[in-house]
Amino acid sequence: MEYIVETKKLTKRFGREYAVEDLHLKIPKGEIYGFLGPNGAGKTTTIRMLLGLMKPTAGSATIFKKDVQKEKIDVLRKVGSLVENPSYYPHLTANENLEALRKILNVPKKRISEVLEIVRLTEVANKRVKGFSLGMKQRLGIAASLLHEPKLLILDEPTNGLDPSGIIEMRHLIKRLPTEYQMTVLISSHLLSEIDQMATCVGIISKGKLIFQDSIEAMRKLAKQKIVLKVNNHENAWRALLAKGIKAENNQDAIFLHEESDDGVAEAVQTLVAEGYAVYRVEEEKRSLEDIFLQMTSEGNLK
Ligand SMILES: Nc1ncnc2c1ncn2[C@@H]1O[C@H](COP(=O)(O)OP(=O)(O)OP(=O)(O)O)[C@@H](O)[C@H]1O
Repeated sequence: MEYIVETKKLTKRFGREYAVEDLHLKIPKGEIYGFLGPNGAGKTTTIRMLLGLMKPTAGSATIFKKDVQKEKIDVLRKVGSLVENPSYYPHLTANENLEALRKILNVPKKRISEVLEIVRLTEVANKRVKGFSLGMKQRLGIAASLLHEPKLLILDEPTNGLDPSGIIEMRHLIKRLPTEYQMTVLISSHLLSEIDQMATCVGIISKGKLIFQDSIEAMRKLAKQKIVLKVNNHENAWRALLAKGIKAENNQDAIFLHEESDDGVAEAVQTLVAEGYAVYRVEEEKRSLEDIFLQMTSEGNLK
């Protein structure tokens, strides 16, 4: 697997407080990496270190196999970012704003129409930015960050403050970047639903520590169902199951089966009935992704 971004023990301390601690991020090529965590978890601090805007207290970050601290200019040449609300000349048009930047970056003129097309702002290219919605301004910010054809785009909470239609447009735009433009995207958010709809990989940060990092499918698998048995005398009933080699957990007022197949559940119920226990209920309990996220971020680990 080729990693576009890799950090090793990346740490940032403010005074005695660790904002980011021992972070090992791995962002594979061509993925949309959702960097998820509650407010104050350390997302912006991490992103600022990745962009060379802040020096780590310890550890290192490499992007395109280059150390961000040591080869900052080289690294940033291939990275686009939207970290704070982008700034514009409101009385100028989208085109004119991009033209001002294009001259600084020294990229060909035709790139302006290309980036406007990518973010779907071609039709309003000659309108003044002061009349734009927040969503349009954000997309113009992305257009500006794409001018120099970066292969990695880093977005810090790009949907903050957008209305639902702005969020949907942003999501469509981001999802197209890897497939149509061979880019890798890092996007931070405190909203699980947003990451769930957009990302292909997830890193969850809580209190400065990375507590989960895997594919979105792996995260969804955690939300798998559980079979709950309600029986009389459940302590003894649980022991009866264990004695027959059926794996189960004894909870406060129920038994949780580890086996979820139809045959496995039938075997457990048959065993209990044969041993004289009354089976009151057999239920399926599904933990939502939201439950899992809350549990992970409140306890700092995964149960
Ligand atoms: N310049 C700074 N000086 C002191 N403490 C800071 C500084 N920047 C960030 N922090 C602290 O570091 C922690 C992580 O902040 P950070 O902004 O990285 O979190 P975040 O996950 O991006 O949150 P948010 O979604 O609210 O932006 C917070 O406790 C914050 O108060």
